[in-house]
Amino acid sequence: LEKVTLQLNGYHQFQYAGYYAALEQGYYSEAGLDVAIVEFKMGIDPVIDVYSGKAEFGVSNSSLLLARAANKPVVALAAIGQHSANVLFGQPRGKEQKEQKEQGMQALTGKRIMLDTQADSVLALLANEGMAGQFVELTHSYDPQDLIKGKVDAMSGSLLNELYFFERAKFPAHIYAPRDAGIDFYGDVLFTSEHMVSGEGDKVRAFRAASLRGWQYAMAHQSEMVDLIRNKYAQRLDRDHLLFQGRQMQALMDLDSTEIGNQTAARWLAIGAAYLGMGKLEQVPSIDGFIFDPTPPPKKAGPDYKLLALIAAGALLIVLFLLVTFRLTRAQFALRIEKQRQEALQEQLRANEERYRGLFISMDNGFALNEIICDNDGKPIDYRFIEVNPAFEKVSGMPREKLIGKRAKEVLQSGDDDWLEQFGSVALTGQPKRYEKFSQKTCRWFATDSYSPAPGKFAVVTQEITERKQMEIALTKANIELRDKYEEISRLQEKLREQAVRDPLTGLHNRRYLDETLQRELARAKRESYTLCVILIDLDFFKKVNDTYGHLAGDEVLKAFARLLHDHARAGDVACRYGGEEFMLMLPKMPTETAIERANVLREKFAATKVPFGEAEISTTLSIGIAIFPQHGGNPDELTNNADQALYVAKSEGRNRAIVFDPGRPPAIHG
Ligand SMILES: Nc1nc2c(ncn2[C@@H]2O[C@H](COP(=O)(O)OP(=O)(O)OP(=O)(O)O)[C@@H](O)[C@H]2O)c(=O)[nH]1
Repeated sequence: LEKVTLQLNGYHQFQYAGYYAALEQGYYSEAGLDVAIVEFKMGIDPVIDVYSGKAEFGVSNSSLLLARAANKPVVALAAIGQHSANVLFGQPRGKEQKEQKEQGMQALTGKRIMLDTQADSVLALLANEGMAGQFVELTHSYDPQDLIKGKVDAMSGSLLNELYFFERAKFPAHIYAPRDAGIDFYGDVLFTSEHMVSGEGDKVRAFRAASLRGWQYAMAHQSEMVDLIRNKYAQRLDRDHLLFQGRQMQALMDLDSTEIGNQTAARWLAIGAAYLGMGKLEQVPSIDGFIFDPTPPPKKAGPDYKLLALIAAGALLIVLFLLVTFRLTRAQFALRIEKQRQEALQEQLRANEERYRGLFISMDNGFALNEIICDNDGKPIDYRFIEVNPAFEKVSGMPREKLIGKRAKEVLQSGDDDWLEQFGSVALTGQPKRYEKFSQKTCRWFATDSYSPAPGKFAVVTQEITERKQMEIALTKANIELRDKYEEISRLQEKLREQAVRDPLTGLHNRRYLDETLQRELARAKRESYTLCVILIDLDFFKKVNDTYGHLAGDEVLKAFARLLHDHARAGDVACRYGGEEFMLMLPKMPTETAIERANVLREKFAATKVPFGEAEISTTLSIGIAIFPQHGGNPDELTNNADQALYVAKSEGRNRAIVFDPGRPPAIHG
């Protein structure tokens, strides 16, 4: 006999009678197994023990699906309890309350409830009834007296145990059964590990079959089982209680209508969906490989010559009969598997559909599915609403009933042909589009994403973006204002820069500009080896002009000379007012003779100029000093000083003349 362990998820009681019977009746040993039935102990988790290999088999409940969803390699062998024994017991209901049946669980709002966190079906019931967080949850004392004495208003408990105490105390507790609300969890589930199924499939099949046989026996001999439990296993519960458990198990196993151990994909998926509703699962898990298939795999044909001889000797008819039967069975089996697969798929589909429906209803964005309507030439002329969500009703300001099946032009009256053009292109080309638009009717901005789920159809997801748009518009305005300001500041700065280097009276460059430019030009002339001519010009007897005609007249003369200077300057020349009635002309790349020539042309033209001022016509002359780089100096100071010295010579020699610097030519002594 091979030793295997069955780990129970509770203390010895009638709940496990089938396994005791299988052992006692020798079904396990007939199957070649020496089974140790191990009672539950604090800290033990049968699921962990089984998938870790500590025990070969275990008893769990519907929460086995949660372990599976968490990728624990467990396989459900048989559902012994077709329904969970867990219910919520409440205070007995008076006559009046009984009549108000429809009030249901809402009666527990704000009440004190003791909950066992393992009682998943009860938790699912509370979640389903919208009671989560609506009551005061207390730690479970597991003492039925607490309900009887009214210390609490309700407590989760089992139809196998707590109910027995309530009945014995003649306490007609009100039962809130998850099953009544359509939440139908499996009770006890016999299970093993994937490792066992793939490696020792025959052992698993034999153990399962012997266990189910044991259950058959136990349910047919309940009183005998009670004695067996009390004699061999535990005496915690009295005979009466164990017999009560037997009767309750009979009901929970659906013995009249269900084969012992039967489990279906559809039921497991429904349990998965309930866990989803409670938030214990994020999606209904695939149950592929989770439900054990007890059908033995086809045996490998061994060379059983005796049997072969016998068959060979047998009638052809029997062979044919077997063949037909086999085919039929196989077809039936395939059909059953297919049906289960279909059921599972449908269940999954339904669960998904519910999820998406929930999303569709609760999403903040308006959603509408539509069908485009075209004229005979295939040009979009309107569209029809197929489906809309509540957010769309809000955005459009139209209730669903007024939209579904209706044409847009009929119900929206927006006269907005732009939309139609956009939607038509999406529906007919299949190219998704996004656009933002201002609705004149509602004075709001909307962003619309549209795509085509099928030819001729288009879905629209609309989002109000008025706030964002207003901010964008304000931002653009602020940006434009900022840019204008910046440009104005730049203009002013440029003006200031210009003013800083210009003489306000004559508009010529000032001395500051000249200092910078002379430095730069001189450096360039040195680098590129060309000459640079500096011509210093001073108006003769200007003080006299001022004294005779007044300062304003003097100003006019200065301006007239500046104009002349400006008009005679060529590209590359730099003319500036050097100070008072002194001017300077800088001529790069100019031979000395040409420079003298130009200075004299200027001098002669100015001498011939008559500046009108009131009745008078003022004329005066110029004295000019010339210095040339490199002959007369290598730096600005030297050059200007020498030009100044030449000017001084011009003044001293009688004015109205241009003199080139000559170190050997001192100014005349007379003045
Ligand atoms: N109207 C006017 N006069 C100015 C300005 N700047 C300087 N002056 C005058 O120019 C005159 C210069 O006189 P001086 O330096 O004695 O020279 P000058 O009378 O021209 O005699 P020479 O240079 O020796 O021929 C002074 O009377 C200054 O007041 C100005 O911007 N406008």
